[in-house]
Amino acid sequence: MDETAEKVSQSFMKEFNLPREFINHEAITNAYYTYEKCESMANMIKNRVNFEPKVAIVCGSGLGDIGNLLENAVFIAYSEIPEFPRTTVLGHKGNLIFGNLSGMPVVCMQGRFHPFEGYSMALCTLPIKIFKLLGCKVVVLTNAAGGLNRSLNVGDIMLIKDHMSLPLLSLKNPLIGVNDDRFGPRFVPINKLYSKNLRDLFKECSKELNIPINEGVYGTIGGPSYETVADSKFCLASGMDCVGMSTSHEAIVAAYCGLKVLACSIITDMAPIDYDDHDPDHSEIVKIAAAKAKHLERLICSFLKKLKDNLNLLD
Ligand SMILES: O=P(O)(O)O[C@@H]1C[C@H](O)[C@@H](CO)O1
Ligand code: HPA
Repeated sequence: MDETAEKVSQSFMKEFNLPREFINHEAITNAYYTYEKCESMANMIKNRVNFEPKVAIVCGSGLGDIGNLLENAVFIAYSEIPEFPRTTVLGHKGNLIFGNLSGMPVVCMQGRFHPFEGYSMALCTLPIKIFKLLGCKVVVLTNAAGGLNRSLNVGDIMLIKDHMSLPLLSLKNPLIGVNDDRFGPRFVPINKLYSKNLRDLFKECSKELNIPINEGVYGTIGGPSYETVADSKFCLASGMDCVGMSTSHEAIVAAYCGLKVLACSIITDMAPIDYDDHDPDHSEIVKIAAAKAKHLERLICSFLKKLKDNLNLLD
């Protein structure tokens, strides 16, 4: 168990006098990061930046340069925020960046947290709750993913219309635990998770900029190992178009908190469906994502500009 999770478990067990094995890891995290604690984290950030972001952008592996596009940027390192997790993965820097992008006030998460780093799903999604408390209305989630559907190619951008998360189907949901209605409701419908209005806006940007995009289903696996050939075949047959190790749980917590979600994958490699297929390699994945990020950046900038002119879509 990582150090943060250990601290969290101990405080929970002490308060409720329960043995560790009785408690779900998600429930422990949610009990520790109370609404009040999240509010005080958000207040600390507000005091530092004095800026109200409307959109939060989460940068996937190799996609952190999106954060460098912000005007009048103010950086806060994750290490400066008490009880905020730390990034441990190559291609994830560890800064919140506040500033304007295409005239829209945004906060950019330059580096995300993944369950395979040892963090609970609830801890991985803590930043989404903080974004809500900072005043955000929309989250834009980005990631690097392996293509399963052979009509996708390395370098393609895939707009996520739905997801399938293997960890979330088996009691690894970040919303497990005592619910605080101030964040959101106990039961959350997620059949319209990836906003159709926002996807339509993004598709308009794709047409106008002449940057082709695909639309499909993102699959989440736990990682950090990639897929076996049998895993890939199973995922493809189940309806996933690409596969990664993030995003789905962040989207669910965003919906729970009442935020609208837009999400995109960059296809950085093809997940192996044959024993002769190329091995996925994280440093190559980061390089390819960074090399292909320019198109995604242009699309996001154009999307934010349109969103600014269509604020009714946020209602
Ligand atoms: O943060 P994302 O989802 O972009 O990172 C992907 C998934 C794994 O963390 C890693 C695998 O190479 O990249
Ligand atoms: N599999 C899982 N996660 C990934 C991949 C992949 O092929 N590429 C980038 N993230």
